[in-house]
Amino acid sequence: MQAQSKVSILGAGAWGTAVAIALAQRHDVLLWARDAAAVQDMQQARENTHYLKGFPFPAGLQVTADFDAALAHVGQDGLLIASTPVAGMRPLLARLKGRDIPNLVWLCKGFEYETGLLPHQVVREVLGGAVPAGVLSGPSFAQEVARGLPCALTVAAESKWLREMVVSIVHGNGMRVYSCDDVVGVEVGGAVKNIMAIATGCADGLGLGLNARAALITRGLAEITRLGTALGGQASTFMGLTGMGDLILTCTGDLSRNRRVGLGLAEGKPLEQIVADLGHVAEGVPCAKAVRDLALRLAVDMPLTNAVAGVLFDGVPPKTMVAQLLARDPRGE
Ligand SMILES: NC(=O)c1ccc[n+]([C@@H]2O[C@H](COP(=O)([O-])OP(=O)(O)OC[C@H]3O[C@@H](n4cnc5c(N)ncnc54)[C@H](O)[C@@H]3O)[C@@H](O)[C@H]2O)c1
Ligand SMILES: O=P(O)(O)OC[C@H](O)CO
Repeated sequence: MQAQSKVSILGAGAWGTAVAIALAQRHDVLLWARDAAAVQDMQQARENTHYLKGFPFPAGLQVTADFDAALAHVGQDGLLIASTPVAGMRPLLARLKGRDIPNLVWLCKGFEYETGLLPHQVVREVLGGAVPAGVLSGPSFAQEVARGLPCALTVAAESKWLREMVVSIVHGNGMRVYSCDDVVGVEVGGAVKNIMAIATGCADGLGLGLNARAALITRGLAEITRLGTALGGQASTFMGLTGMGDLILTCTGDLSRNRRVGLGLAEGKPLEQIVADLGHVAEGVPCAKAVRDLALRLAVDMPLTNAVAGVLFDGVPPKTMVAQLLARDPRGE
């Protein structure tokens, strides 16, 4: 029988809420949200009606708007999980700076829009390198995790102690947690698959067929691996859960917000309207801009990312984007 631990989850969007629901079956979980009115609503309704409607909170899950209480809850032995989008990491970390933090794991997938940094680089910039810190990622739709369906994730951290701690707390009840030390590889896979999901949604929305979908996913993986290895990630990581696994899920699963952005673009909807209709973050959008800039600086060839960024930011019609991709010169695989 697994020992019960104290876990605080910082950020009550769809994913933070789903992880809180899953972990609260076995642990004492406190979910923190910055919006006091949303917290009051969750406390009364015993569900997150805004971001994850229809999934009642188990008894082991409490909600708070008190940041100090969330930190005190984990003490020195519990686990602190940051579950904001990438854009929320820096402000969240600023609140953690100077505090006594025993450990930190984050769930976000992307590059920071303004700086092109990966989340672990933002963590290091704000908190320094002394806090045991790592990323938990992999193919995981919030709704399925909240329903208790099986999933497999990977925790990546330099600290073996932290990896083992995360596995000891999160692994179990249908949730398998693997571990590795390739933080860069895990973060790049999780970030860039969102761009490929926009591309695949676009292709599917245009009715380009299953052959085109398979081609996009495979060439997308090649592109992710090129960027990831240029940044110091290990090629084998991109064949694992946080690379190929999450790429397949997000490109093909209609629960994906990023895929739905692509489907909306293929319908000719304006990006602003698509994002507003989602009501959730679609990390592939800011990430496409950050990755296009980064790849240009590093001279890494990323035709699919460039094509997606062209549609998102330069007004290139999706059909023109496809024609441009198909017109590229042949090359060795
Ligand atoms: N939803 C999923 O299925 C899923 C699965 C795995 C990973 N992720 C990743 O997790 C991250 C969060 O996704 P989500 O689905 O929860 O997004 P969401 O759009 O459902 O919710 C975002 C939440 O973050 C909060 N937030 C934003 N900035 C904040 C800040 N500075 N401080 C505190 N809270 C802040 C918002 O108030 C909101 O509650 C993303 O990077 C996403 O890629 C999501
Ligand atoms: O809904 P998306 O596109 O943000 O994807 C959610 C998760 O990252 C899938 O693993």
